[in-house]
Amino acid sequence: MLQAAPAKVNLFLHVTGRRADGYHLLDSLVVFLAAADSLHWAEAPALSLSLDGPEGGALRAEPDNLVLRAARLLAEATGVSPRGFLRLDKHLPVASGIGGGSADAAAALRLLCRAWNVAVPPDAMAALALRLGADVPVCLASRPARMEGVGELLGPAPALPPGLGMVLANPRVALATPAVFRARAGGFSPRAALPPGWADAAAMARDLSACRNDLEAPAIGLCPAVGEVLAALRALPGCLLARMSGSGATCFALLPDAAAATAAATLLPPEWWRWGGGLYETPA
Ligand SMILES: C[C@](O)(CO)[C@H](O)COP(=O)(O)OP(=O)(O)OC[C@H]1O[C@@H](n2ccc(N)nc2=O)[C@H](O)[C@@H]1O
Ligand SMILES: Nc1ncnc2c1ncn2[C@@H]1O[C@H](COP(=O)(O)OP(=O)(O)OP(=O)(O)O)[C@@H](O)[C@H]1O
Repeated sequence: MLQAAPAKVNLFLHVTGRRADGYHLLDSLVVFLAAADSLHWAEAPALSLSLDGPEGGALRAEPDNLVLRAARLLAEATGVSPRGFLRLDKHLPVASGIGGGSADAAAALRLLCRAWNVAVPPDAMAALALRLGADVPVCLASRPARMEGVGELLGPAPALPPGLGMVLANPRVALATPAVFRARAGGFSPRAALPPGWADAAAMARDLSACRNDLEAPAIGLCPAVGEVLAALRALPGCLLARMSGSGATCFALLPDAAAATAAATLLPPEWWRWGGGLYETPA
């Protein structure tokens, strides 16, 4: 059994406030890309996880993996004993602002519901997801969404133009999300005004340029290479908009089509993690 765990990109990220517990209130437009980890499950009496893929090495030293935390939480919530051999094929860089860990945790929840033949009502599932991380609820459906609250309030995204292309680039510096939020200075941004949809990528880029990622400046302060990545993305042929995703350090460029994005990614420095393609096609 297999479940894809697609990367998320925050097309903009406004920090609109702060809760009493220190978590920040956000307004963000989130999309998912064909760039993905994949999680595999096979029958086995005990629960285990093996790590594979080009980015798996970074996680081997970690005492706990979000996939196993998700499995234990689901087992506890449904009263089953956790079982199965899980293999995580890791392609997304760790701690990079494209929610790889969150996508893996969401994929584990979905895959194990099938594998263990358990059903969790959507509201309870969303609450389980939020316990694993603020980005996990939006990753459960892996479809474009307007994300608010600390990440738990999900609404429809404006209708997106077909065939969008996206280039991702990461300078191979891990950025810890709490450190980036802590480094943020200044006040809060308003909720963005968005239209019901965009007819083409240029109109979408024009409206998105009026928004921002409020974590971009603090991330550049902690990791100046983010500034270099943004400059390189802006110089790509066909780039309509370049911005950092999440808490960084991965940045994206929006292009009118996926083929142009795939070609443009090859122009970036080979020592960076880079990817070009289209949006994730959510299965019906
Ligand atoms: C920045 C984003 O990537 C935007 O999509 C997410 O909000 C981060 O989501 P995540 O990585 O799943 O975050 P979590 O693992 O829940 O939180 C990590 C840390 O980030 C900070 N955090 C996270 C989410 C949020 N709305 N406010 C915060 O202040 C908190 O310090 C928290 O301890
Ligand atoms: N399967 C996993 N994949 C990635 N990170 C994991 C995983 N399991 C545990 N982690 C831990 O979670 C941390 C955050 O990982 P993740 O890749 O989701 O960060 P991120 O890309 O900054 O996410 P976000 O955009 O949601 O802030 C990592 O630093 C790592 O310590």
